[in-house]
Amino acid sequence: MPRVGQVLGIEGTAWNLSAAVFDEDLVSLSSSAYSPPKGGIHPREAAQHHAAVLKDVITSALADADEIAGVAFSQGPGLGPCLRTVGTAARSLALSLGVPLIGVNHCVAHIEIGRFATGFADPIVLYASGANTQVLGYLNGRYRIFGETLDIGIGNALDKFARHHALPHPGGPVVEELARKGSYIPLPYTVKGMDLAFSGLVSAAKDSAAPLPDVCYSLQETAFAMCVEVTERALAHTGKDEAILVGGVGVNSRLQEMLSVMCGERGASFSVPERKYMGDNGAMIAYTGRIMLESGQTISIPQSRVNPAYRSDQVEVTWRREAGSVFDRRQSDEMLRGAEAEVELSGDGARKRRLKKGYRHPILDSELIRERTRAEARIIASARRAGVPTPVIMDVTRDTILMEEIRGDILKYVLDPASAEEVGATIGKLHGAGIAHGDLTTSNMIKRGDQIVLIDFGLSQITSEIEARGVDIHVIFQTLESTRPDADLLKEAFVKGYCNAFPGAGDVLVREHEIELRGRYL
Ligand SMILES: C[C@@H](O)[C@H](NC(=O)OP(=O)(O)OC[C@H]1O[C@@H](n2cnc3c(N)ncnc32)[C@H](O)[C@@H]1O)C(=O)O
Ligand SMILES: [Fe+2]
Repeated sequence: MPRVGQVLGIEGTAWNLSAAVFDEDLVSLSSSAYSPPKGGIHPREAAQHHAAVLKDVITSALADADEIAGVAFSQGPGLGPCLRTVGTAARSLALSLGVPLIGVNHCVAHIEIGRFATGFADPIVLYASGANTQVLGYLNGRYRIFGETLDIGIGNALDKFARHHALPHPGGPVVEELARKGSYIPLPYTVKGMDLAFSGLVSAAKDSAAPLPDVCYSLQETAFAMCVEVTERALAHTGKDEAILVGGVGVNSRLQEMLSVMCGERGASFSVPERKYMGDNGAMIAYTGRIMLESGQTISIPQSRVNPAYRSDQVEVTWRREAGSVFDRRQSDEMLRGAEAEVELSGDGARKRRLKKGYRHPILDSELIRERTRAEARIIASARRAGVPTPVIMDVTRDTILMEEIRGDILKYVLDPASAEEVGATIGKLHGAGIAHGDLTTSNMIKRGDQIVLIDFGLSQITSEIEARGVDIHVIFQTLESTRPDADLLKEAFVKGYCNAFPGAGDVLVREHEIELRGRYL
């Protein structure tokens, strides 16, 4: 491949106006941070700051450069006024230098500089920043989002909490400092399947009457444990064995420690980029711009409009050609050790035990294990009462459910249209009873005679949300599509059974289609 030469990258999505030049390695990096006089970041004031320092920052980045072969800029996501200021500068620079323009997705740039700086080729990425919190992994030309925040980014959560206590912005580093002298108090922990939510946690932390260091400590313990849990699920789900941490919150040493313990416990490798590459910086834009330029990913002026809502999974990753490793759990029987629990088949039944996690505070760990074991046993029992075949629960202790061992064939080996229709009817009954399974693959179903028995309710929830049901259907469709040439026939049979058993089926199928278009679940 011909050498593309040096690329100038400009970042300015929010708090930092930063420019860098990248060749095979970093040539120069120059930044000017905007710090709000009081309160949080004000988009227009931040944009004015960026406009005021642009010339100096870029001049200083270009001082050590040779000939520039392309100009890259953060095209989104970010604050509208900030993005527009940087976009205008990048366009005029590219035109005056007579070189191509490269529109970089800011989130993808966090990931790419992370891969560059750690040398990890195909990691699961925890991207924890002000506005975003996502767990991603590469598959077939895109960074797939396995889980993400459903409300605010973790950095904004910390910043809001700090602002409530009149602490300076950004709040993340201040909370980290105060947390060093704190001890644990319980706060709400919210993981929904693979997704996270922080606003309930922040409200409870704000309202807490406990000493400030204790609240800071516990806010971190809770929020970070949520992120690490989803990261571990993504590792277990994909079979990838490397993880990295990127984004501004990633400099937090407690978060780094927790991820490192989690990876250690499951035999995965963990690495964090140097600090200068973690928070928003021009180097990540210059580096990503350069590999995009290498693969011919440039844009014309009309295509260069900024996009404040640009998602990481919208980007076609043309610079990575490989398929990306995803361990096909459907082809393997080794999944008995999942992210959360271990299942042992002893003569007297199946014993599912939730494992202690060294990364979480012992009180939180023990509370989650107890609560989830209880909830799972309860959901299995209520599914059974609704006429859904599930294992009989024989005993429940603090961390273990002893249940009937289902003897039959794992559905993936014996699936035909008749059993697909029966699966539809079974899931229809489950959804009708207000339960979403959360992990509906054909490995989690056993065919016993004419019955389909559902197992592994570890991610299930009692819910009347259409979304959770739609995800269930989507997961089963995806399983069929990726493993069966006769997927269409099987889906049709499934839908027939599902519609016969569940009056709300129509709405759920419409939602499933929307979810498919979003392309975010495997
Ligand atoms: C779209 C873009 O503008 C945005 N960028 C962004 O949020 O800036 P970033 O530099 O990646 O992260 C800033 C966040 O990082 C937090 N932060 C910085 N140092 C921290 C620390 N030691 N502990 C916890 N959080 C920290 C700050 O409080 C702030 O919320 C994003 O990537 O979402
Ligand atoms: Fe960022």
